[in-house]
Amino acid sequence: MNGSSTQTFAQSGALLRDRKQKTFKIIVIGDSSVGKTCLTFRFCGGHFPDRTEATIGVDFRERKLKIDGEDIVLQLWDTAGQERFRRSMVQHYYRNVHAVVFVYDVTRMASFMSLPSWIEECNHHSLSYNIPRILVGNKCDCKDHLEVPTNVAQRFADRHSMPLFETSAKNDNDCDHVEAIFMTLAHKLKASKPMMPIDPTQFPPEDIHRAEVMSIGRERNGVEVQNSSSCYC
Ligand SMILES: Nc1nc2c(ncn2[C@@H]2O[C@H](COP(=O)(O)OP(=O)(O)OP(=O)(O)O)[C@@H](O)[C@H]2O)c(=O)[nH]1
Repeated sequence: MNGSSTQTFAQSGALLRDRKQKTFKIIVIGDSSVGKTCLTFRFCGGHFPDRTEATIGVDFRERKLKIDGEDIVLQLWDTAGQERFRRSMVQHYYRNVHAVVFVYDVTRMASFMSLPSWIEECNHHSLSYNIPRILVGNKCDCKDHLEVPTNVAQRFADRHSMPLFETSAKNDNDCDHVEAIFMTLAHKLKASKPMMPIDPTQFPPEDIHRAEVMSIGRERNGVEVQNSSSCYC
C-alpha cells in the first residue's frame, strides 16, 4: 500500500494522466447521514472528519494503492443522499462504475429499509450484476442504539448476493475495519481485471467540468463545515 490523498477530481486527473495507473471507480450510495462522506474520508484521508455537511452532487476522494506490485487507484465517488442534492448529477454517477458500496446506518432502521430503492436505482441505470457490490452497516460504535440486527442485515445481503460488513467510520477499532473493507474490494477489483479500467484522460470533458464544479468548495479545506449528525452518541 502506498500513500493516500484527498483532492479534487481535476487535480487527481492531472496527476493520473502522467502515470497511467489502473483506476477503479467505486460509487458509495445510501440515505443521507448514514456516513458515506466519513467512510470515504476515513479510507482516503486516514481519519474521521471533525465536521461534515450534506454532500451536494458528488465529492471525489481517491487513494493510490500498491497491490501485488502494481499501482492502482481507488476513486471513491461520495454521492449525495438527499434527493434534491443528487438529481442533476445522478446519471454521471453510474457511468463506468467498477463497484458499488451500499451504506446504511445500523442505528437507523429507515436507512436500511431504503436499500431496495438504492438497488433499484442501480438496476434502473443498467449497472451490471457482475460488478462487485458490497453492503456496509455504519456507526457500529453506537452500540446502545442499534436498530438493525446483524442477522436481518445478513439475510438481506445474502438475498442480494452481497458480502456484509459492519463498521464504524468514527471508531476504527469497532467491528470490521474501514481499511480492510476497501482493501478487500481493491483486491477483488484488481483480480477481476476489468475490460475498461478508467483512464481519466478519456473522461468526456463535460463530465470533468461538471464534476469539478460540484466538488469545488467541499474539497477546498478537506471536509470542513457544519455537522449534520444523526447519531445519538
Ligand atoms: N457515531 C458515528 N457517527 C458517524 C459515523 N459516521 C458518520 N457519522 C456522523 O454522521 C453524520 C453524517 O455523516 P456523513 O458522512 O456526512 O453522512 P453522508 O451519508 O455522507 O450524508 P449525505 O452527504 O447527506 O448523503 C455526521 O455527523 C458524522 O459525524 C460513525 O461511524 N459513527
